[in-house]
Amino acid sequence: MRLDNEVKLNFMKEQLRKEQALDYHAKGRPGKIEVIPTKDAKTQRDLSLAYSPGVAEPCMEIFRDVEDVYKYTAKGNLVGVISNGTAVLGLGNIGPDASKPVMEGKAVLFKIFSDIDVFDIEINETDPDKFIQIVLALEPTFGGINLEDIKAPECFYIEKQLREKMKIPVMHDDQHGTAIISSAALLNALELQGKDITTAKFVVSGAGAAAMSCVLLYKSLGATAENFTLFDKDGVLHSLRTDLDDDRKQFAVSATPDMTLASAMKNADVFLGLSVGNVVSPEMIQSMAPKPIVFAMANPNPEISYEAATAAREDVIMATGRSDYPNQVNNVLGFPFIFRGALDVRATQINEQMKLAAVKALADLAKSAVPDIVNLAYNEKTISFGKDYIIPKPLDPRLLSTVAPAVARAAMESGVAKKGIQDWDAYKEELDHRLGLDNQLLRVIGNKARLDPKRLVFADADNWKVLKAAQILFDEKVAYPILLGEETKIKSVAAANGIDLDGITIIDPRSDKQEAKRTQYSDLYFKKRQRKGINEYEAIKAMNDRNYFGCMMVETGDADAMISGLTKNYPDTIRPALQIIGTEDGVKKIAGMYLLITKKGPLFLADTTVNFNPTPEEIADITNLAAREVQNFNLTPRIALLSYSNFGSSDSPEAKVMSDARKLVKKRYPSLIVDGEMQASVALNPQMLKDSYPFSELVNQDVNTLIFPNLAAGNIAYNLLKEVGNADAIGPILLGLKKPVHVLQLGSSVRSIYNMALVAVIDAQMKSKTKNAEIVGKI
Ligand SMILES: NC(=O)C1=CN([C@@H]2O[C@H](COP(=O)(O)OP(=O)(O)OC[C@H]3O[C@@H](n4cnc5c(N)ncnc54)[C@H](OP(=O)(O)O)[C@@H]3O)[C@@H](O)[C@H]2O)C=CC1
Ligand SMILES: CC(=O)C(=O)O
Ligand SMILES: [Mg+2]
Repeated sequence: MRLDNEVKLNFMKEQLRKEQALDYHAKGRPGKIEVIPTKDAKTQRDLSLAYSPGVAEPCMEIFRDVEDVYKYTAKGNLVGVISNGTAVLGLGNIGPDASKPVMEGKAVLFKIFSDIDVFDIEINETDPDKFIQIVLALEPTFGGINLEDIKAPECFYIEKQLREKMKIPVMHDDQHGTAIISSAALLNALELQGKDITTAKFVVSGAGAAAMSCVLLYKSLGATAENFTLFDKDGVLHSLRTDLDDDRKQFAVSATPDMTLASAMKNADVFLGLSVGNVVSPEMIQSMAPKPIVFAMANPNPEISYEAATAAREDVIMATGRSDYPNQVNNVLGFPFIFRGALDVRATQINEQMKLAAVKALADLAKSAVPDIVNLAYNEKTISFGKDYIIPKPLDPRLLSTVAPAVARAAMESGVAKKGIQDWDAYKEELDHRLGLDNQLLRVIGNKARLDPKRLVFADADNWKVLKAAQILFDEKVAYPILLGEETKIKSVAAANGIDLDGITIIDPRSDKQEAKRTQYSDLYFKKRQRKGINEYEAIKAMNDRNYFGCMMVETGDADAMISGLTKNYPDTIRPALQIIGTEDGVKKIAGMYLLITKKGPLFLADTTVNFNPTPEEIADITNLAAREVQNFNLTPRIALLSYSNFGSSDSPEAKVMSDARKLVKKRYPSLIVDGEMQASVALNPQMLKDSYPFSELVNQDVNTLIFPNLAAGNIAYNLLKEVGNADAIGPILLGLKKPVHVLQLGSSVRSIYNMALVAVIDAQMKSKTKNAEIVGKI
């Protein structure tokens, strides 16, 4: 019976994940990518420049000198991700149409990790020569070609032909990307285990695209062909087999025809899996030499699971291709950065020197101190070089500014670069800039929350969007949601929307079960408000209201933060928070702030929510509250006090409020980077600020915090940015309350509820010292 339930539960979770993956791809504009113009194309004049007649000029320049195609078109930053769908991940030959989500996914990774644009090209052709002809004809379009998920042995021939015939870099990622990453991981693992690559004994499951490229690169790093034993579907590769090409033959010399994987594994130093899931047993791992290295890299299921391998041996260094275990050896660590370096020096190919430079850069990076942003992104306190960290993490922002320059330099030194880089520091800076902070910030917020999940009360829990957000928060282990409302109603809303609430606490404040709590809370509420117009009866009645009950939970420590407001108006939701929780010591008035994730990076806007016409003193308070919250996101606040004038250009009372506020802020909080009054365009246009107001302390600082002179301006600005600028908005984040209570906008989406919850958890982390263990115990 119990087993049945477990099976059912796992099945439901599986279904959920499947639905989520399908929803993710289908919602809004179907798929994952779109084309965005990089030039203004608004006026008639713009159009006649972008297209006819203006476009004829660059056409003729390129006709005269073909290299000018890099000057006048997107070619130099455009990679073709090309597949025929014959070996898609570990899914096999599912064809070009079904491979498109993977190729679009690769395009997304290129863009977010290295700012390279991609056209994904799925070709309905399995004949290698015809496939080659099609790709060759695409050369004018692309700056580079990333071949993907094409099956062996055709992939070897296809790549070789294309590399020889094309004058742009071509790389079959499943071969060389995998070889580069696993080589870096291997060198570090050998070092940690005290083994020598020249004498190490290797056993390899798989002799396809990825495996063959790996073993060839290991050989060029010093490994000996005789020390390898390889297996494919037909068993061990031995010298009597007649189906082997030259590359495979050189690794077949030492094996006998009857050798099994189990017998080969005895006393082996390294196991490399690039075949299929679950072909290795714990006994095989136990039979390996002391301090073995196991890279089980088949996707999505490795040759042996991380748990099974590490349970079999304590002295093993274990890696998989998956992101949910330590040591993810996956080609995502390579292709974005290798192509970035190759494109930036206009390399004509990706040669051995460039690959080896990437291996060295990756291996070295794993040994250098890990910045906090990486610890946060992976929900770890301190990541450092060792058996669980042999290779950098994909979200490490240093990958781009480390691997790409190494590859570019190797291209120049090996004579395949058509363009040089002279100023390497400037190049690294440009690379850092390409990354931007926007996506990273959301990842940081998510992972910071995950470090120490908090109990989060949702007051409007009979709403499907709230329930969906709660379920995701719980699944992703970023919060322990507590749902307030009538249990049967919440459960029926959940069931009607396919939401799994298993493990999530539901509390009905009006139920008999909560009578003792209601009494405790109403006594406390009465004590707090008896001289402020609340009688005992009203205090008892208030606890039937979910907002009052929820605030009391936070106030008494029964919860860490509350989120409310989806269906209520603003004052109704803020009132209980102010009456029960109150403001922080020294804070006279609360304020509201929005975080907008814009194309230029994150922007914090305050006050958007509470104070209609603040005085200079109040603006100074709002500035201080906003600055503290920005620091909570691990960012340095760089603050502009906004108005319609610049540094005294108007002496109107409104402008003066902001310049007076600046004087107060500088006096009270001298270390804050803040200036004003200034117009928004000056604050957000660094060149304009530098040219016209070189004295400002915001020159050469990327402004990330905007303080508004009044509520109307702040509220209108954030709504415009959200609606017209397509910025993701998180908020309003209430500033100045003693404990975290946040209020949702009417009609908030699941995504904005989720984001708001992350902010609430981070707020609670800062404001409470409660330990996780106590939290779980209390629920
Ligand atoms: N972590 C990473 O970064 C990467 C992981 N991979 C994963 O590696 C695997 C192989 O990919 P790829 O090389 O592109 O595919 P290929 O189709 O080119 O190669 C697969 C190889 O595995 C062999 N094989 C299949 N079943 C078995 C078995 N039961 N025992 C031993 N060998 C077997 C095949 O044998 P035969 O030659 O006889 O058909 C073939 O040699 C996939 O799971 C893929 O997801 C791939 C690239 C990168
Ligand atoms: C990671 C990858 O490219 C693959 O599994 O095919
Ligand atoms: Mg692949």
